[in-house]
Amino acid sequence: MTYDFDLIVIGAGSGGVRCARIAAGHGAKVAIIEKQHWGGTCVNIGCVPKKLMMFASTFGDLVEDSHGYGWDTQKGHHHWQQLIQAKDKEINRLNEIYVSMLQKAGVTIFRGAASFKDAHTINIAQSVLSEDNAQGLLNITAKHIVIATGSSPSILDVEGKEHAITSDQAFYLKERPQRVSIVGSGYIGIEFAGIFAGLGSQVDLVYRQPLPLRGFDQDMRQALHDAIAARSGITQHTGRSPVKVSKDGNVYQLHLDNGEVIETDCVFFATGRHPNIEGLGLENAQIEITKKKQIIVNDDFVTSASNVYAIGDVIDKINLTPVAIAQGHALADRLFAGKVRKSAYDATPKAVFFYPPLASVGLSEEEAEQKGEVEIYISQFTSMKYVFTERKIKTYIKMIVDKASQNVVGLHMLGDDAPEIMQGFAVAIAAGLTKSDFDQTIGIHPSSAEELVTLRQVTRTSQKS
Ligand SMILES: Cc1cc2nc3c(=O)[nH]c(=O)nc-3n(C[C@H](O)[C@H](O)[C@H](O)COP(=O)(O)OP(=O)(O)OC[C@H]3O[C@@H](n4cnc5c(N)ncnc54)[C@H](O)[C@@H]3O)c2cc1C
Ligand SMILES: NC(=O)c1ccc[n+]([C@@H]2O[C@H](COP(=O)([O-])OP(=O)(O)OC[C@H]3O[C@@H](n4cnc5c(N)ncnc54)[C@H](O)[C@@H]3O)[C@@H](O)[C@H]2O)c1
Repeated sequence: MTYDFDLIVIGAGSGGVRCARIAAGHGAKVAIIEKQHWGGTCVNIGCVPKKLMMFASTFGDLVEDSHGYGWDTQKGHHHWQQLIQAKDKEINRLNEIYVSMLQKAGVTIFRGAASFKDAHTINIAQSVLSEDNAQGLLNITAKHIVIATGSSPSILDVEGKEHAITSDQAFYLKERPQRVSIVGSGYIGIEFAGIFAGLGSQVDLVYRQPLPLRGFDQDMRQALHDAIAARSGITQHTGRSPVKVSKDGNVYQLHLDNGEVIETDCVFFATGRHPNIEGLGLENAQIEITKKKQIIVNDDFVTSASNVYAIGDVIDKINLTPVAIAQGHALADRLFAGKVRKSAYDATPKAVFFYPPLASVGLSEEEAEQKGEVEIYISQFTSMKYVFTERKIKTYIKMIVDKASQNVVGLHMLGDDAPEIMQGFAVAIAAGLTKSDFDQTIGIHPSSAEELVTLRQVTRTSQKS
């Protein structure tokens, strides 16, 4: 059987682009199909614009911090439209880079929505074919097909839900709302609460749990809760869920399950995401999904159809860009170079870009104590930068050590530069280093990070009884 391509990749996001480029580099004939943005969620409506907006949100407080150091700077007014225009320009630049990167790698690109006709045939709906592909094909075939279609925001099914926005729209608001009610305290809820508050909005953060960031280490959740409480402009409504959204002119009301009504200029649902499988025609290729609509794959990302693979958010395992990239790379290496590329998924570092940011690698105390007795080291301090400033940002560091082996199994930090610091320490966790390896490491002084190699006193030991 001959096919048009060796590999078709559906979705030009983090995972799909890496898979296509690496496969083409190994000599495969590759096509990629994208229906919306080149670069996918991360580049267009995710990590990149979010981080740019997060940077924007920090300057006002830094201006005030500078007073303690002798500057007579004024905070002034933030121009939202200027920020959004600058952000859009950068995203457009990145979009073009993605297209040219794919073309330079020899990948054939198609614009349109892809769906399965059968396990080897993809239909491209309303495709606007690129210059390097003028044949006008609507059906293309391949030996191997990768689904890398990502995920979309989930909207709570409450009355008036049509009045709410999600992160997809938050990046394109014409004006910054003076008051924003954010529902959900996962990554997106926390990050956007920080962004809007930093730019001057009053934020109501509504979440079901007593503490934010479900799934993270309990002490770190408490530390983050306290950091949010200490940050001006954010009111936390814990243990609450919305039951209704209503609108009166330009003003919205968010109705909570305790009868409280929050009046606001914008209701923002940050309540999780779901895999993009709608319209893919998975049934035409006998591709199985779970009840939560995650595509089922084995450890090699093979679906229930043996020539079809799925990577990234659509399999809903660890929904982060570097993970999707690692999966795409490993798959391309395996299929077209016969190579095994390993990744330490258990030691995937995670960061939540609040101010101060939180970053973690390895196990939480609650996960680690299920496996055996653990020694916990905790250090809390106000870093030197805030000696002369009015706001006193606390740093919270936590190390979890398996008592028997002395392996450092979890490392967590809330504080300035935590993501940058934790990226380096992730190597140590992935390598399975012990507490004494950390102790032998010389610190950088003066820094907050040196604290991670100078933790001496066990704060407590713990084990699941
Ligand atoms: C607001 C926000 C902030 C984030 N911040 C971070 C962060 O700081 N760090 C981090 O690591 N991760 C972050 N993430 C998560 C990260 O963006 C995702 O994990 C990552 O983009 C997943 O990559 P992917 O390749 O699986 O899918 P995506 O990047 O979503 O790409 C999928 C692509 O497939 C296309 N597609 C879908 N269906 C079809 C079809 N039928 N035909 C053709 N094309 C199709 C889509 O248009 C999309 O371009 C963030 C996400 C959001 C929403
Ligand atoms: N910095 C980063 O790496 C980063 C940033 C943003 C997003 N992401 C990725 O994108 C994913 C999606 O982010 P997210 O913040 O939307 O999801 P999330 O899963 O992190 O958080 C969802 C929030 O919505 C709440 N929620 C869910 N259902 C609800 C309901 N019925 N009623 C009330 N509350 C409800 C949850 O309790 C939680 O607080 C993340 O899990 C992460 O993988 C990563």
